[in-house]
Amino acid sequence: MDKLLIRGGRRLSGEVRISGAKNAALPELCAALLTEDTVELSNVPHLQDVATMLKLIRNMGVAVEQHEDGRVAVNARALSKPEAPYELVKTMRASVLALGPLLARFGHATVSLPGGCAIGSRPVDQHIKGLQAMGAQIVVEHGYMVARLPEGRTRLRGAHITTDMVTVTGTENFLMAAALAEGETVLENAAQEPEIPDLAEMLIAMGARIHGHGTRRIVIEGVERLHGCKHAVVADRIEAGTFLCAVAATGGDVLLQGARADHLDAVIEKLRDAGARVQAVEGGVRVQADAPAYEFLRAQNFRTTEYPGFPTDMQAQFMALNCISQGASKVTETIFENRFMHVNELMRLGARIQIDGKVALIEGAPRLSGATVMATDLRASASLVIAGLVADGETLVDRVYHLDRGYDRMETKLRGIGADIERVKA
Ligand SMILES: CC(=O)N[C@H]1[C@@H](OP(=O)(O)OP(=O)(O)OC[C@H]2O[C@@H](n3ccc(=O)[nH]c3=O)[C@H](O)[C@@H]2O)O[C@H](CO)[C@@H](O)[C@@H]1O
Ligand SMILES: C=C(OP(=O)(O)O)C(=O)O
Repeated sequence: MDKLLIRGGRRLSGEVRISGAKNAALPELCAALLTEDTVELSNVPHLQDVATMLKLIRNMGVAVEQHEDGRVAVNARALSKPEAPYELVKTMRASVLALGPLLARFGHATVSLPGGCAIGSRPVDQHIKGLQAMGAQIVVEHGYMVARLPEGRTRLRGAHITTDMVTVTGTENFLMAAALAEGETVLENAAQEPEIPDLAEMLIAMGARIHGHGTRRIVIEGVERLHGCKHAVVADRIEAGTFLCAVAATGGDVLLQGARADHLDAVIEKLRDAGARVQAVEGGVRVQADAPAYEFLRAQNFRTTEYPGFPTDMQAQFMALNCISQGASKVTETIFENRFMHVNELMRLGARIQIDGKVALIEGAPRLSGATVMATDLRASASLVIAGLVADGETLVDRVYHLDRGYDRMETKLRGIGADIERVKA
């Protein structure tokens, strides 16, 4: 199992290119299943979840060509097995995104319930309810969602779907299913995360009729057939936010090429309130911090909520920053019930944190000291890397396969801006 060895205390400076978003690339690879034509995505990040998704769709009989420069061509004409087996999906929540497109195009699909995850129970009841409202018959048996259309029907039908909570992949599944359904679908309480309009734009380029994406109410007029398209995956706002926190933590001056400041308003506002300088500039976002966080940043209270609120996927990284900023802070996690797994590990580095239910109370420490720590999930890993970059001495982050699920060559990018970090092969 690979580990990351970090020697803390280096200032970060220079330029780093932000990759395409994991959480856009994954649904967009599934959207390519909706047509027999070739779909060409560009700016697809190199990361484990993308590799898993490509393996999954190849296993269905889909032709995939992946290029080193981030282009991926997908042709699902010969898709013969509309199935997502447990062995291939157990590490990846996004596998549930295969359900909507497969059902819409083939009228049946068998998709494993996604594997267990450290951040919460993550049920898929809303996905099932929404697709049932569109006419699908779905049973859950032996760990699989087995979905089919009733005898005599060849297409899903449009429906009015109001989810009990805002769900990102739920909204994406409904968008894709509704694109090929008969009649109009209205999604109320839809997610507004930037990955949703990015997927909708791709579907529109494939011939879908969609309005209101990026708002809480999306209307989709189903069409009989979708065609191929070319689409560039939107920049990863969470990768960008992670680098912003890393630079604010160590001090430095870094240009994040390709990053979208307009997708990071809530995070940038907190960083500015803390005392870092963050500006949207031509071609990206620039972050400047004159000294390491413990010398001048003020810790910030925040509460995770749906977009455009503070993203849960940035909670762990910003908490790491709070741990070495001045003063006390309160972090409230409202999206996932078990997303504080990084706390114990941050404490091994000297962070002072108390958990009370959904709330973490943090007392800023003037120094962290390097230690061996264990990554427990994707963003927890990133928070440990940020802490390691400022800690005294050596930090060894174990189980970095969690990090590799969702970050594109993170240690190479960090080394490029001056961090002392290397991958240690076990
Ligand atoms: C691949 C992907 O895009 N992953 C993102 C997506 O996950 P994902 O789409 O899985 O997260 P959701 O937005 O669906 O989850 C929001 C909340 O709703 C609950 N829920 C969701 C669906 C459902 O059927 N029933 C139910 O109870 C979840 O347990 C959670 O408490 O959005 C999350 C919230 O921004 C991010 O942390 C993930 O990075
Ligand atoms: C929780 C995350 O991803 P996933 O939904 O793929 O587990 C994440 O990206 O932080």
